Amino acid sequence: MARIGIDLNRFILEEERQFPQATGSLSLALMSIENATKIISSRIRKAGLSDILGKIGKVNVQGEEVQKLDQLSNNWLIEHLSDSGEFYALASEEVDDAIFPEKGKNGKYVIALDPLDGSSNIDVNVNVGTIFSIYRKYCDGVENFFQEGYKQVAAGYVVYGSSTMLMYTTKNGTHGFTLDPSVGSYLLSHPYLKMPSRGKIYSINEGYSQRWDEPLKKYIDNLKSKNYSARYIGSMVADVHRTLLKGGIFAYPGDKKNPQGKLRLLYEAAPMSLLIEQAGGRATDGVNEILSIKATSLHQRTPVFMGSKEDIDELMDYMRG
Ligand SMILES: O=P(O)(O)OC[C@H]1O[C@](O)(COP(=O)(O)O)[C@@H](O)[C@@H]1O
Ligand SMILES: [Mg+2]
Ligand SMILES: [Mg+2]
Repeated sequence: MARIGIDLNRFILEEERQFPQATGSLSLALMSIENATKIISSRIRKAGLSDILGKIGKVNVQGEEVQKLDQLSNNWLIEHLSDSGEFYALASEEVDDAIFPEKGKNGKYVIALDPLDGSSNIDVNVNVGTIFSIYRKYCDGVENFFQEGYKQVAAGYVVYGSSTMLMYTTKNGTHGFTLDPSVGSYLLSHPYLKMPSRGKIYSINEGYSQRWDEPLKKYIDNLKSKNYSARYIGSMVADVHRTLLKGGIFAYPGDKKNPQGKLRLLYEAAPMSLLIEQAGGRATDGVNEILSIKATSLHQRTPVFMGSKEDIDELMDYMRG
């Protein structure tokens, strides 16, 4: 077991030594992500003092108003990842099409990004995050992004909260690192995270409950009858982070108005599902395991139910009717 407090880069290098076939020199790729997220973290912590809150007056490919920090985070990540030379292609929530960096021609990986997750919470100082998903390049063009989620070589997120934490997996467990601003490094704080097999918290936006399908309504009522607590932050990264650590279920379902829900498969559902499964949990779209789904477009959405295995198993019993 790696020593608590070990630096993220040391951890990745030791992991590559132990599982060379699994990672294959991901270290440089991850360092570029790490550096970009340190910039985002430092800017977010004093956002109220600089002119980076609010909207830029543009609507992105999702049809959502873009916040200044969405755009800035996107720019910092694209700049660092393109410059690393490790990525043949990048996909971002904030960019319509894939990006093929000049320096990435020999890159071994492609990466899908949610540069800033939880945009509605930026201006009110509530936790937001960055999510990333990495696949090995196997062909030319955008097709590299259309692989099943279980083929990810690495996935992770950074949650900018009371502390800045980076959660990460290369399918050798889910590990948590806490940024120590005094040394400017992410240090191992949660090695080999294992979720409780069942929780006592459910996390879903009940404001849309009138639009839910009947089985879901019955399932949530069942949780209430068992005195589960309701917790909904409205940033997927923060809600999933709490679910990883405390167990229970996070859900963003499809409904009568939006059958595919709101969250995107490539850079939200798939990376989070890998982290959850590597911590012993389960992730489904209500019918199939999320990691078995093969994307066909960069920004496609999917219903999301993820969390403790026994909670999701019980949900699936309700969904099957
Ligand atoms: O406000 P709603 O409809 O509950 O949606 C909240 C969800 O929307 C999101 O903010 C969408 O992500 P972005 O902020 O990256 O667009 C998720 O983080 C969150 O889980
Ligand atoms: Mg998001
Ligand atoms: Mg986002």
